Amino acid sequence: MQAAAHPATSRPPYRIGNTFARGLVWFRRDLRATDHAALHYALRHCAQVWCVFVFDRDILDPLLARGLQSDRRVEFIRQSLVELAGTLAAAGGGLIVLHGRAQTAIPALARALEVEAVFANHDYEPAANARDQAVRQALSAQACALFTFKDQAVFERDEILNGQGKPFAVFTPYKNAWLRTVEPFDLRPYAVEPYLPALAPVPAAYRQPVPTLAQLGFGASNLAEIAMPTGASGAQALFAEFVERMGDYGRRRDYPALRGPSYLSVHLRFGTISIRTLARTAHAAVLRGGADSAGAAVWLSELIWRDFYFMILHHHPRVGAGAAFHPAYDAIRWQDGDTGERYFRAWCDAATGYPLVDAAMLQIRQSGYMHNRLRMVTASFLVKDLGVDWRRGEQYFADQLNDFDLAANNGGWQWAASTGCDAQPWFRIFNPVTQSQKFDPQGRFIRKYLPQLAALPDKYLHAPWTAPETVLAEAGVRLGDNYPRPLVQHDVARQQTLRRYEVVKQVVKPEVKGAGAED
Ligand SMILES: Cc1cc2nc3c(=O)[nH]c(=O)nc-3n(C[C@H](O)[C@H](O)[C@H](O)COP(=O)(O)OP(=O)(O)OC[C@H]3O[C@@H](n4cnc5c(N)ncnc54)[C@H](O)[C@@H]3O)c2cc1C
Repeated sequence: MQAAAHPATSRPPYRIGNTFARGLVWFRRDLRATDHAALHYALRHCAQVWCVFVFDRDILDPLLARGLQSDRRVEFIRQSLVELAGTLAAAGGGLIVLHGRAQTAIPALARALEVEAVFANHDYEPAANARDQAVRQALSAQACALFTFKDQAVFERDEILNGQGKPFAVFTPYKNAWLRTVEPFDLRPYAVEPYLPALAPVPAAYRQPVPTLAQLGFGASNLAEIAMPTGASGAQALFAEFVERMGDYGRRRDYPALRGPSYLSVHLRFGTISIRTLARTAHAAVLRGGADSAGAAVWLSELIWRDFYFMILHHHPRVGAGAAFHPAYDAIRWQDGDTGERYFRAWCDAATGYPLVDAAMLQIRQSGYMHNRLRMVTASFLVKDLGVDWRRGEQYFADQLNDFDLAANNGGWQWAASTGCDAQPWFRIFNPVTQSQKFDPQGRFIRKYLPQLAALPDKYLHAPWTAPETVLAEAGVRLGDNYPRPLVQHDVARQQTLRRYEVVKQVVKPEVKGAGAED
């Protein structure tokens, strides 16, 4: 049997050869029960369907081994699973939640439930692919199939190629090809509701509540305190609120003190909302024209960046293992030894003496979120002002970000370090003071995170060391005491960076694109 295609498309449908008596949907980065490719196909092709999520010890145990006591992401997942389990139960099924190694837990469960097929959605991270490969092999040894589907991207893998049939390495032509290719079919939801009668209740042996954080070995994080909405309902609420201001996205998105972006990244990361829902809404607003269309087009572009980086990781998995996209950049000698260590610690500890950088580093530590403009500024500062290896920053973000995603995080860091595909040219170096003046002109963001600087006049807030002693004293700012002096001088650091990157001069010639440019 062939899975029925969505109508009106030039693309071939997925083919599933059979119908099955029993199937299992394995949830991973797709914690919702609507518009879900794997769930859709399982419900259509199996008489009875169970659903499972595994808290994977291969992921969680290393976090615990590193001494982590709480993790907002584990708590976010847990709360989202409680909601998903409730939704599935209300529809006549339920969610089996296991705590073990997915590689062995999924084949064992499939055997115990005597399912003939497991259904899951594609992942693009090398470790996840290795896991899926191991599960596929184990399942096939017990005569069970593993079907996987595109779900978390609009276009994946080889779906968007350049004129030579090769993967793009530059974003704008990729985006243009993406926009030329997209059809209503690509953005259509995978219907789940009409097929829900195939959901089977959780067998008694597995009927347990979602494990508590303590059972998983974690303590509570500050998720409740920062009031982060979780689950599919949280994602829907955030999206509904964003749609009202999507038209302003292009104008507001660069100012961290404004509510400009959607804050949906953690929901996209864990799939509590479907990418098709978001892209369809933005695309429709663009096609409609009118007041919202410019903002919607900019936002759609950001969603396309997400597909772009998934595609890059898929075709170049070595970038996820620490390699520069352009190998020539691996010749750069980074600031190491005691100085490198001291610089890196000061950056992590929000003690660089550059207020915008420090405020951003406090934002990520306190909330697990960092505004996109600030990700660019802090990453650039670590690499191009402090000369520290971008991989150290990438790892720090991976530990801190709620929305940590290997493809986007690696792409962002390689962009900032100029080592990546379509990256910032190496000779363009953000000035942390002018970035601050431009994107936080009244210092509202800085004052929120650095109250000890709040009384400084705007004129000096972005570079407190330039303020006269009397102004500092009046504002209660004691440099070197309640706020650090600048760790490095930007102008000096800039010159060092230009020298450090000389090893790659042959790759990108500054005279061609404007040497020593500063933003
Ligand atoms: C150094 C660095 C590290 C980053 N690490 C991550 C990460 O680990 N996870 C992550 O999701 N994004 C990452 N980004 C991209 C971007 O900063 C975040 O996606 C964005 O800030 C999330 O906020 P939002 O949901 O409000 O975004 P919006 O501005 O509302 O954008 C909507 C969605 O588009 C996607 N998106 C936006 N910008 C990008 C981008 N440059 N690359 C890929 N996808 C994008 C995200 O899914 C985002 O949720 C990183 C960027 C940089 C410069």
